[in-house]
Amino acid sequence: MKQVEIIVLSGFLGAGKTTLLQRLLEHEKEQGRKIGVVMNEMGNVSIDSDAVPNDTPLQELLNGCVCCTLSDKLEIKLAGLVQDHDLDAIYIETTGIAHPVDVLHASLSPMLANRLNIKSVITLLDSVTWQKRDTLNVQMRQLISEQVKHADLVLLNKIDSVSADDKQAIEAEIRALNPDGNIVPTTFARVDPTELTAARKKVTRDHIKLHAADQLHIKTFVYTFSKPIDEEQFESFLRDMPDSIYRIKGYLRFQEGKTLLFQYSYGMPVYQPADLKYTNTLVFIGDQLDHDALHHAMRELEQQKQA
Ligand SMILES: Nc1nc2c(ncn2[C@@H]2O[C@H](COP(=O)(O)OP(=O)(O)OP(=O)(O)O)[C@@H](O)[C@H]2O)c(=O)[nH]1
Repeated sequence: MKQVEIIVLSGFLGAGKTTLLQRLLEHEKEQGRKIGVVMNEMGNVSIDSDAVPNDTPLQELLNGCVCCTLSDKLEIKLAGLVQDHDLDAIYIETTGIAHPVDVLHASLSPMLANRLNIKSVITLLDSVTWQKRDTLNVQMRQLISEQVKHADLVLLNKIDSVSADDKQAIEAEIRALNPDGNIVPTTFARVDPTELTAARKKVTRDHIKLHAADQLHIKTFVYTFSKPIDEEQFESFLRDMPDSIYRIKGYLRFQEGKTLLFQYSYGMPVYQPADLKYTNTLVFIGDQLDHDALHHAMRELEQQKQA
């Protein structure tokens, strides 16, 4: 089944996300690729939607952030785009306050997980905001650092507004936060799109070869159980799993019990009764996920004798 690429455009308020999106959409059109866009804005009026050409399927999420209040709506918008259009990729332009891991968590519906291919997280960093980050409150400072840390590609934007020495210093700071990501200094997000595509292709190739091992920062892993599992053994897996697993969500069934919606975030597992008997698929999101180890752990859960 054809998979649709997901590219997340992250970055603080005014960093240049829409400017980049416009460039990327032009390039994708030249390449003959069919693209959908999800735009999320905190306000109740869409300001940036004019940036998206009329022939590009667009879904807007207004009045909240997909990382929190609108998280369940993102899945629905993505499902609509995937089902109604034969797309090659979907760009998600997040609000400035979104954490990339939360956005991926909200994107990955267990039912859509096999149709979506998380391609990359691109973070736009406003060089001036970065320089003045000490004037922001602690949470915002931390958020900008997290947006940088989890990016596959950081566009160090607005370098026209800083000196050459400052640019070098900022690059070194970014590199320290994100040693494996690509860092590209830009003005008006002017990046050679083929460079982005080339970077993405490299990611894809290694992604396959290494079983998604070391290229993409935030990785996902999807597993579908063929039968119910044991609750205690699952809880024991959760207790022992590595900290690099940030989020899990999906559907589960314990022994002969009913199907449950399971969500794990910030170290907290939450189970809720599911309204339907969904396929028991779990989606994991984390850094440097070891696919083989996870696959093995899930197989063990499936094969263990039920109490
Ligand atoms: N000087 C300068 N201005 C820039 C650059 N890139 C973007 N801008 C301007 O910065 C402003 C914000 O750019 P956007 O692309 O709308 O940023 P955004 O991240 O989408 O903004 P929000 O959606 O409000 O979070 C616009 O006025 C851009 O023209 C740059 O490299 N240098």
